[in-house]
Parts: sequence; C-alpha cells; structure tokens
Amino acid sequence: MTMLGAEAVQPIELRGATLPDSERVLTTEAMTFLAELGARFAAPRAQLLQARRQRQEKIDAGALPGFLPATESIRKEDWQILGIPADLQDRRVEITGPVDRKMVINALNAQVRVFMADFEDSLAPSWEKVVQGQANLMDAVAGTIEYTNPANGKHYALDEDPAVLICRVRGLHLDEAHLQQDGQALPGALVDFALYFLHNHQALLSKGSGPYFYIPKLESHLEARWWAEVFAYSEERFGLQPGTIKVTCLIETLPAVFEMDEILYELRNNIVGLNCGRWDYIFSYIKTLKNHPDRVLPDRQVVTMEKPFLNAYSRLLIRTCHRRGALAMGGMAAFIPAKDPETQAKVLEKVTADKELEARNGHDGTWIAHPGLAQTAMGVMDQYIGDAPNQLGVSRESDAPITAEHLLQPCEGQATEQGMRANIRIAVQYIEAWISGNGCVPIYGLMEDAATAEISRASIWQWIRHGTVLDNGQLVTQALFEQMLNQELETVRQELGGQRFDSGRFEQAAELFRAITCAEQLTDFLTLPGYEILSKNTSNG
Ligand SMILES: CC(=O)SCCNC(=O)CCNC(=O)[C@H](O)C(C)(C)COP(=O)(O)OP(=O)(O)OC[C@H]1O[C@@H](n2cnc3c(N)ncnc32)[C@H](O)[C@@H]1OP(=O)(O)O
Ligand SMILES: O=CC(=O)O
Ligand SMILES: [Mg+2]
Repeated sequence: MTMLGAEAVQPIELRGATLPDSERVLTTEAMTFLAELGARFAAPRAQLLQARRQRQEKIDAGALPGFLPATESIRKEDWQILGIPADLQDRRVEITGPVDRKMVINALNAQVRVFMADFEDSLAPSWEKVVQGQANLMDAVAGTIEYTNPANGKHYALDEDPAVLICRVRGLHLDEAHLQQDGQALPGALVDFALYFLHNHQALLSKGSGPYFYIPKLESHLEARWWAEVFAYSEERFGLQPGTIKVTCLIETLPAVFEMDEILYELRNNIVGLNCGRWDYIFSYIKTLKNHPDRVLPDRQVVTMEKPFLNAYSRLLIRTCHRRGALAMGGMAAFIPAKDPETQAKVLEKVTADKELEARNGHDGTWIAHPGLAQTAMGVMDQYIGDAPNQLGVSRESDAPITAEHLLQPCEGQATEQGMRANIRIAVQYIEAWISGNGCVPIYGLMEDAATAEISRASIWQWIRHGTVLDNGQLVTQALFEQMLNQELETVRQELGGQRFDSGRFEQAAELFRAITCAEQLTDFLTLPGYEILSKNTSNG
C-alpha cells in the first residue's frame, strides 16, 4: 500500500500476462502512479459515465440537446487559452495510426507535421497491444525505435526530423481489465495517459517538445474538468509547470458540440485545440437521437461533410476555437490509396475535395489515414495556409450565428438496400478484425476503424427501430436484417475465399453483430461487448 497525502492507496493488481516489454513499461514507479491516479480519479469517472446515462434518458424521452443556460457567461465573455507551444503551431497535416511498431516508424517518417499515435479508434486494445504500444512509443521518443519485417527482411528506422508525436488515449467508457484496483478495472484512458506521460515527459521536454495528448469522445465540460484535474495532479506530482501537458480534444459527440467553449475553458491551461472527429460525431448523432424518428440518418455513404448539419459543426468549431486562440483541426477522409491508377485518381480527387472544404472553412490542419495521401493533403493545406503556420486569423465572426437547430437538423438522403447490405458487410468484417486484435482495416477501399464501423451497425439498429422503408420498398425489420446478414456473410466468404473465412472469427463476429443489432436498447459502444471477446481471443489477454 502507498500513501496519497494522508490516504492509503490500494495497489494495482496485475491481471495480464507478463510480456517481453512488461518490465520496462510496468515499472514500480508506473504502478505507483497508476495507483495514485486510480485512487483519485476512477470514482469520479464512474460518476461522469452515470451523468452521460442520465442526460441520455432525457433525450430518449424527447428532449433535444442544446447550449447550457448555466454556462452562458463562459460562452459570452472574452478569454483565451494559455498558449500553443512552438512545435504545435503548424499542424497542417497529421497522420494517424495504431501503435504497431512498423506503423509508428512509417508514420513518424511520413511527410506530415504530426503523428497521432492511437490507442483509440484504430486499436483493438488487447493487453499485448497496449503494453507493446507503450514500449514502441518509448523507443520512438528516445529515437531508438527500429524494426525488421520477418516476412521480407525490410528494415525500418527513424529518419531525421520525424513528425511531432501526440498520443491519443482510450475514451472514458473503456476499462483496462488487466490492471485492477480494489477489484475494479482501471479506466483505459488513465492507463494510456499515465504510462505515456510517466515514461516520456522528461525526454520530450528535453528535446523541446512535450507530453502531448489527444482526448477522444468527450461528452461534456465536466469530463474536460476531470481531465484538467488529472493533468494538474500529474504536473504537480512530477514538478512540472502548470500547463506543461498539452491536449487537443476531439469534438466527436453530439452533446460536446454544445459545450465547446466550456471544454476549452475548463482545460484552458492545457488545451491547444479541438478536432472535428467526424466519424464518431455521425455515430453520436445516431446514438444520441436514436429515439427521434425525424432524425434517422440515410445511407452512410451520403452523410458527407457537405451536409448542412456537419458543415455547421465544422464552422462552429473553427469559430469557437479561433476566438479563444486555439487550433481548429479537421478530420479524416476515410479514403486510402488504391493500386489501379483509375481508382487512385478518384481517391485523390475525393481527398482533395474533402481537404479543400476543410481548408476553405478555416481549419488549421487535417488528418490522413495513410502516408500515400500526405502529398495531396499537404498540397491543399499549403494552398490555403501558405507561409503562415495556421489559419488562426480566420475568425468567422461575421458568419450568421450557428444555432442548435443548425447542428441538429435532419440529414437528407435515402436509405437503400445497397447501403444496408454494405453496412452489414463492413460491420461484420470490421467486428471480425477487432475481436481478433486488429482495430483498423482496409475494407472496399476505405479505412475502417471503430468509429466508422459504429455508424454502419448503429444505422441498421436505427432503421429497424423506426421501421425505415428502403428505396426498393422493403421495410427494415429484424427478420430482414437476419436474412441479409446470412446472405452477406456468404458474399464475404466468396470475396475473401473459404480458407480465410473459415480460419477467421466470422461466426463469433456475426453473433455479436446480431446481438447488438437486434437488442431492444442500442449498445453504447460495440467495443464494450467486443472487449470481453477480444480479451478471451487474444492469447495474452
Ligand atoms: C475515425 C478515426 O478515428 S480516424 C483515426 C484512426 N484511424 C487510423 O488511424 C487509420 C490508420 N490507417 C491504417 O491503419 C492503414 O492505413 C490501413 C489499415 C487502413 C491500411 O493499411 P495497409 O493495408 O497496410 O495499407 P498499405 O498496404 O497500402 O500500406 C503501405 C505502407 O504504408 C504503411 N501505412 C499505411 N497506413 C499507415 C499509417 N496510418 N501510418 C503509418 N504507416 C502506414 C503500411 O504500414 C505499409 O508500410 P510498408 O510498405 O513499409 O509495409
Ligand atoms: O476520431 C475521429 C473520428 O472521426 O471519429
Ligand atoms: Mg473517433
């Protein structure tokens, strides 16, 4: 037992297997810091999750989310965030990717400004990946990371002048089952934060950078306050100046879009920007408004950033950030490079159009999923940002006000049989990959991760719930879904080949997909039931 002020702190119980990197990642100091953070912040995190449920109950009963009357003064008054460090001023193109060793090296060497190393949407957080991912980032920060691909002998090492590193931690809803305190799993978010911060802050600061984080899936400014307290505690604990930790928050839930000023305010010492996490945002629109029959979304393919409700979100985020001196980051076009030149030309055209829309709106940077898109994205952002580091000068103050109605407006478009079948094939293949330990996969030429797959599966639940009629006149029911699922599993088998299909976990994936799609209540995150299966499936779980 260690002491936290006058309190005794329960130690952390390690439930995960010992791995090659365990010794240097899960040091005594790390376990002590985790115990301190768990003792202080695990119970308040449980209360925040409870508050999410309470708010959702009201929305389920007919209320709509909106700006909070109690925090109007924060929205009205003039104040600014503390500041942005030199190496975060210019973030015009950021690459994202899971914390696999080879990809970390490739991403840091990509022709981009920032690499967001992801423990979230693109990572299936098996114990092995969590521990190895931290070790990979320790080596990346030390500059010693290397990898040789056993399949072809190709060797990887860091080039000179790698991208700036930002670590994205898990969302507040996910537990880390392999680290327990008092019989309770630690929040995954605290584990990812604590390990990356503890092991790397000194090395990062000594080379003129710092402990930088992306925080995903926030739903309220009270959650931002919780993070501000975690940061303040950690800075004081390690003798750092307040505001040393720098953070960018994803605004990727519908409730959070109404609290952007408040989130910036709560985190004003630490925050440098907000990001339009469009895929989770679309998922959250479905989830939050799931009981509202007038706000059912059409086919995923037509819900693009040009749709008025998404364009309003992007523009309000830019205006809010720039007024406070914070960066307004854009999001991810899910396209990835194609092998055949004709498709590749179309991919580049679509990526260019997407990035142009963001840059024209005034975003300070954008995301890419693959190094092969760096040049295209950089070309567009350079055109708009030029020699300046960012577009903080674009205020959007003269725009007409963006209201709750704009942010909540229904999205036009059809629900089609083709769209439903595509959603089924994508969701089942993604779930199969995730429960097998792979959180990001190319499917039909697009990057699919936890956020994009959530849209596919939640859409079908919503269409069943509201009796949506497809373009072919069919009523969406559970029976129709089950019939299509069986047919589409056969299509996937043909596409992938019997050997891959039979040696995979498609039965298990279909079972989970069926359960969450036919459930009376929409499952909050597919990764919650998925995590239990993942832990059993992965040998070190
Ligand atoms: C909604 C959101 O949250 S978006 C953020 C989360 N999502 C992501 O981060 C997506 C990250 N992207 C990826 O994981 C990958 O691009 C995938 C899985 C979609 C496709 O990967 P692959 O099938 O390996 O693509 P491909 O074969 O074309 O890769 C070519 C090379 O680029 C590398 N590469 C591809 N994407 C990335 C990336 N994001 N970061 C670093 N390297 C990458 C591959 O490792 C490969 O390297 P190699 O030639 O040295 O072997
Ligand atoms: O995290 C990003 C998103 O689009 O979701
Ligand atoms: Mg997301």
